Amino acid sequence: MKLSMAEISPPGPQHDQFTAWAKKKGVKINGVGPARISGRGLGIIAQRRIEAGEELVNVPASALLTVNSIPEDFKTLHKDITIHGLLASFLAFSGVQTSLYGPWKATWPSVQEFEESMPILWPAHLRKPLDCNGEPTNATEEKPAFLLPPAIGGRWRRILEFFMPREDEGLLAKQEKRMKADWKIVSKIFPTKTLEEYTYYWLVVNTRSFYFEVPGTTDFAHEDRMVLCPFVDYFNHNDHGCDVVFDESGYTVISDRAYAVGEEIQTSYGSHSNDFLLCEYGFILENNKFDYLPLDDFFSGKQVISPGQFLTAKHFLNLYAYRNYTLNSEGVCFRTQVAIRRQIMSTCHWKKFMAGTFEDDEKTRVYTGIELHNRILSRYEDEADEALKHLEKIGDAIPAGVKEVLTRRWRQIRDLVRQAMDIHEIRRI
Ligand SMILES: C[S@@+](CC[C@H](N)C(=O)[O-])C[C@H]1O[C@@H](n2cnc3c(N)ncnc32)[C@H](O)[C@@H]1O
Repeated sequence: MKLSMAEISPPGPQHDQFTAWAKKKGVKINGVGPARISGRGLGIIAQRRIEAGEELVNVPASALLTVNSIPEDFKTLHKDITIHGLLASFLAFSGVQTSLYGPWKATWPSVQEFEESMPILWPAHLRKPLDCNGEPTNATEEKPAFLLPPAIGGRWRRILEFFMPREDEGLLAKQEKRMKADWKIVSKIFPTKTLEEYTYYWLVVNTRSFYFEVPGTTDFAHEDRMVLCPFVDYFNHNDHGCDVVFDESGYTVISDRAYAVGEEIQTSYGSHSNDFLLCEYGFILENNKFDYLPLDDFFSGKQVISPGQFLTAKHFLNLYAYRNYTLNSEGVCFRTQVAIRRQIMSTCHWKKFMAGTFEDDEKTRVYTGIELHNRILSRYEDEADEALKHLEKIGDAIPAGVKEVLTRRWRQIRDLVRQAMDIHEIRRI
């Protein structure tokens, strides 16, 4: 990504010290270096012209912080904990052992940076229905809005009465549950320590770790096979970017294309939606080819399409058929189209539609549009409109940075919904 001079500044002396420390540990750095990049904290820029296919950074296994780097006596204190929870505990509370990582720790974000960017640390009242002054109020009234997007907060405003609220299934609740489970174990081992101290390191691991599958991690859940990787953790995310490869010998970042001097070089943390990025990493992308909105809440309660109905078609021969309805820049997914048509087509035509052997006739097209609009899209649009209206009026009841990112996200949500209306030709119904 091309950056202007105004967007880049030198990283600061602690980053020079860390780079020297990393090199001593065997990290090989080739033509790239850290820089402060406006709006993205630190990032990696090209210090010379980079060609496609170059090895930019190589971190030997000996320099990684893995579950295997943690001393056995410390590890055995933490029975049944996740790798995530153990790494965080080690960094937070193992005392002298972590001084080994001092130069690296000095490069990580401040508590304040996490407070501004990570929804888990945002003011608690943001999770409640808010009136236009930003004060908690009654969700069943017409005016309140939820300012956290539904995928994150798990709450809806107007459709609350039609659909089961699934707060515990929002990304934020799931993240909190993971953290609390780890803290439950750690707080018994270190009873004088506070959750605040632990949370900082838990978030460091959450936002800076990589997937690592080697002996020692494979006993843990797939999503918990985490490793901290010095210097590679400077790379910011994009929906495309350099290849990051690992094997038992370590981690390597390889350029995906040529880069000019001063250009930011990014990797991809995965095919994540912007709601996921906001909740787990504290930022959203302007353009994200993987962005989507979950629509599952529209298919709970009274509108259930039973798994049995789906099991009649080959495409849906798995238990997950019941969930995972989505909307993205191409409109609502095929699963949603099938579910909506269940309400308006004969069983015979509906099965043919699922099998791809029935094209909508004019009547089906019109009724599908009406159903999509009334049941899903207009409600989603309305939710976004109300949230945006509240954000405009809310003044300083929430921090400026929080307001800014939530406004950007709700606008993206509204745009995605309106785009879906256009794609499905139902804007003017
Ligand atoms: C692995 S670290 C990358 C280095 C980090 N920017 C830093 O200052 O140390 C991941 C964090 O970087 C930030 N980040 C990564 N990609 C970003 C992007 N495209 N835009 C804004 N922030 C980004 C987020 O705060 C995220 O939690």
